[in-house]
Parts: sequence; C-alpha cells; structure tokens
Amino acid sequence: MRILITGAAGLLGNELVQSVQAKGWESIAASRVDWDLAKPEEAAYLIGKYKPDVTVHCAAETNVDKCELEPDWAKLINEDATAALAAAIQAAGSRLVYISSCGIFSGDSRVSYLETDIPKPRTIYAASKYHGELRVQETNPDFLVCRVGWLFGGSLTQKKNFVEARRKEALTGKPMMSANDKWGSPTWAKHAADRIVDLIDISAGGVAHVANAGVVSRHEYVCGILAALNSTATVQAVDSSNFKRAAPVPDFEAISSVRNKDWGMSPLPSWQEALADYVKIYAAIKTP
Ligand SMILES: NC(=O)C1=CN([C@@H]2O[C@H](COP(=O)(O)OP(=O)(O)OC[C@H]3O[C@@H](n4cnc5c(N)ncnc54)[C@H](OP(=O)(O)O)[C@@H]3O)[C@@H](O)[C@H]2O)C=CC1
Ligand SMILES: Cc1cn([C@H]2C[C@H](O)[C@@H](COP(=O)(O)OP(=O)(O)O[C@H]3O[C@@H](C)C(=O)[C@@H](O)[C@H]3O)O2)c(=O)[nH]c1=O
Repeated sequence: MRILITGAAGLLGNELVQSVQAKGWESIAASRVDWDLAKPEEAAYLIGKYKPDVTVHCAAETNVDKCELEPDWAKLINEDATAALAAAIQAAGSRLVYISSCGIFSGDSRVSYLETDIPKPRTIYAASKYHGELRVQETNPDFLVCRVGWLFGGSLTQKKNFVEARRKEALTGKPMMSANDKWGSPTWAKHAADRIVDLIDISAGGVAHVANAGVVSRHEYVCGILAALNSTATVQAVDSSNFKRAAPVPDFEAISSVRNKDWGMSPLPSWQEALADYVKIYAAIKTP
C-alpha cells in the first residue's frame, strides 16, 4: 500500500513515516517543498503526482497563539487546504486520514472526552481544526479522523520535543513552573503513529481518539518528565495565568476512545509507561 504523509518533517509526521515503513508499506514523506498549504489549489498536483492509496494529513499551522492572532491564516492553512486536499483525494478515489486535535472540545468536562462527545472549540486554532474535520466529513464518505492528545517524543532536533525542552529548562537551574489548572492526555507520537497505521490497516472509518491512557495536569506531566529523566529539578505548580497566551486554551483536553472494542484493539498504554519507554530510547539518542 502507498501512503502519503503530509507534514512528514513534523513530530507526528516523522513517526508516521517510520510506522508506515515498519508495516512494510510504501511511504511518501511530503513536506513543505512538496505542497505549501498556503496554496490549497496545489493539493491536486500532489495527489496526481504520487497517486497514494491513503493520505495522512498531518501538516497544519500548529502554533495555537499564532492562529489566535491570525485567524485568516489559521483558516487558510488548517481548513481551506484540508478541504482542497479532501476534494483532490475524493476525485482520485483514494482515502484520507485527517489528523485533528484533542483541543476541539469546550474543556468544561473533567472526564476524558469520547468520540461521541460534541466538539465546542474555544480557540481559533481548535475551530480551524474542527472545521477541517467537517470539510473532510462532507467530502470523503470513507474518511478517518484521528484526534490525538498532547504529543511528545521525536528526535533531539525536533522543534516540538517537549521532553527535551523541559530537560534543557531544568539544566538552566532557574525555577521551573507549570500550570496545575490545565489537563490533558500526554501521548507518545510513536504510539499515536502506530495506532493510526493499525486503523488504516483495518480500514477503520469515522472519528478515532488516539491518546495514551490517563489524565494529568501540565504540572504533574512536567514533574513526570523530570522524574523519568532522573532530574532533581523542582517545578512550582502555578495558575495558567502565569503563561501569557493569546489563545484561551481549554482547561481540559483529555481524550479517550470508546471504539477500541469495535477495532479489536487494546487501549494504548498509560502516558507514564509511554514516557518511560520514550526516555529509554531518548537516553540512547542522548549518549554521545
Ligand atoms: N503536537 C500536539 O500536541 C498536537 C498536534 N495535533 C495535530 O497533529 C498534527 C501534527 O502535529 P505536530 O506533529 O505536533 O506538528 P508539527 O508542528 O511538528 O508539524 C507540522 C508540520 O506541518 C508542516 N506545515 C506547517 N505549515 C505548513 C504549510 N504552510 N505548508 C506545508 N506544510 C506546513 C510543518 O512543516 P515544516 O516542518 O516545514 O515547518 C510541519 O512538518 C497537526 O495536524 C496538529 O494539529 C493535535 C493535537 C495535539
Ligand atoms: C510547560 C508549560 C507550558 N505552557 C504554555 C507555554 C507555551 O506558551 C504553551 C505552548 O506549549 P504547547 O505547545 O505544548 O501548548 P499548546 O500550544 O496548548 O499545545 C497544543 O498543540 C496543538 C498542536 C494542539 O493540537 C493542542 O491540542 C495542544 O496540544 O504552553 C503552559 O501553559 N503550562 C506549562 O506547564
């Protein structure tokens, strides 16, 4: 099977390329040079050139605060480009897997959101991701939408390596603080990628929540990272108002799935197990 991954240089995209190759499928790692999402009309050229059986659309404007300040940009990159890709894929008779976000819910719940819960985006970013979902659902009857949790992992050079960012912050010796009023589902990008590939393999459709098990505050999450790294640095629990953000991010972004039984799959491991497994690999990367 030939799988095209957009955003292949990103945190999740890079893991997806590896998971697809581990499955023995052909992977096409598409990056910005292959298609600039700021030109939605060029999606058709990308699909016509590579003729994938399945396209996993990871590419997005993922800077939540930038989206809040530039709503037209957020719509262009996260909604309009997705709609153009969906149309090109439908015309070509292939499949689209759209990567969406745990952040599309109101955040008012304190119980993990399920696929059956109604999205109510609070930020421009989340609205643009959810509108992307709606464009896909109206265009591609055999769609698969995968909402993922707070992603971590990747190489040391990965711009969004949250573990490496916290390790470096701890090394500065400066006091660390983290929000104790924002909760989510930390998710190892490798686990998310492997699950997405397994869902493609069984031709799963509809909406899928893909996240490691467990709900944790940012503060507990950062403490868990430092413990896993055997760091003695301490993290002060603070209110999220200490982090000046343009976007009113939801308080609660944890997700879990009600569909594992449908798929014949076990829930993903806990975020703590995933983090421990990642740190084992990470430590190997880190040793010179
Ligand atoms: N990270 C997280 O915690 C979460 C992520 N998600 C979703 O998962 C997906 C992957 O996220 P993640 O791996 O963290 O994202 P990254 O920011 O690591 O990667 C995003 C990718 O999109 C590409 N991209 C951005 N703008 C454009 C553009 N204008 N044209 C072409 N490519 C572009 C980037 O290219 P380049 O490398 O050149 O910059 C990058 O490779 C996204 O759809 C995101 O919305 C959902 C929930 C949580
Ligand atoms: C370490 C830390 C950072 N922050 C703030 C500082 C920084 O401005 C902001 C950026 O961190 P993040 O990028 O992880 O946060 P954020 O931009 O909210 O991450 C988002 O990613 C996108 C792609 C999504 O899809 C969302 O669901 C969400 O996961 O978080 C806290 O609020 N608390 C903390 O403990």
